[in-house]
Amino acid sequence: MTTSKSTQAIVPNCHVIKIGGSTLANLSQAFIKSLKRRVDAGQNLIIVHGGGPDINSALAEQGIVSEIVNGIRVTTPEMIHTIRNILIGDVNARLVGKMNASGISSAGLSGFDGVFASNYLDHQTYGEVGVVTEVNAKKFQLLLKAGIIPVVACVGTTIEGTPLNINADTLASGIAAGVQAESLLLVTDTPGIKKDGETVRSVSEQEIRKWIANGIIYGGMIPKVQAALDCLEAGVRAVQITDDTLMGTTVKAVNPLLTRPIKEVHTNA
Ligand SMILES: Nc1ncnc2c1ncn2[C@@H]1O[C@H](COP(=O)(O)OP(=O)(O)O)[C@@H](O)[C@H]1O
Ligand SMILES: CC(=O)N[C@@H](CCC(=O)OP(=O)(O)O)C(=O)O
Repeated sequence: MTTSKSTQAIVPNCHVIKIGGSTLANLSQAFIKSLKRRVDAGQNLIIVHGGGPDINSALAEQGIVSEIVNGIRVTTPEMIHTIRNILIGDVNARLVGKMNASGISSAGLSGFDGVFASNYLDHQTYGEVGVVTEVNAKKFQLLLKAGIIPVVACVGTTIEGTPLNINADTLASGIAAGVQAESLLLVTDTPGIKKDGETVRSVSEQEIRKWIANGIIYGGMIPKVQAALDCLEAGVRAVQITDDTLMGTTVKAVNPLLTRPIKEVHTNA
């Protein structure tokens, strides 16, 4: 469950787009252009990014082996500073640079900039891993009103200033819930959830639970589907899991006549 709450009013016409580390290195110009078109059309975009492959390389260079449990990296104190530096100093800087160079006025942020608050997810199981506890929707809104697209690295901080590694899907979901975004788009290296080699168009919560249990959904897809379900539960109306070639095909996952969302996650097929 997303435990985040918003301190301020919702951000209107807001769409949260999470770009996975799997996709960042080869992000197409067409995808960046599609972001620009959305901004030019008046959408308030909030970009959240991961960086799993960059973290893997940096840790490997130091001879550190990390364990992934349910798609979440168990993070030890010896890893956390490298992870923070890679995500904020390297991955975030590269993405923000690319966006600004493409005419999208953007600024890099993380939990250290006060756009969200976080705390330990489960210290005993995952170590220095965080979860969003509060979203500063007002701050996001101020940036967006000034024409600045927030690009958020998945690094949080405790109230004491200790850095926390947050799974980027989990962070995107927490932010989308906190600003009451109209949609959450999880961009990854697969066109959607696959079953028996085929990309499925939509899945229900029941199917997700079953497919996790029987191994059809595994690894990095687990935090994605959990993020999607949390978002729908929190009132975000459309969630899509897609690759970077299929922008603009988000399917609404809620019947607007209903007050409660239909728990259905749409993927591209
Ligand atoms: N049922 C599934 N359908 C598609 N991909 C899946 C599925 N189950 C697990 N995966 C894995 O999830 C990966 C995407 O997650 P991840 O590597 O963490 O991407 P990202 O860096 O974009 O967050 C896919 O490349 C695939 O290996
Ligand atoms: C706690 C946790 O799992 N953190 C992730 C943060 C990066 C991430 O989520 O990157 P992707 O979007 O590429 O998966 C990690 O350490 O890999």
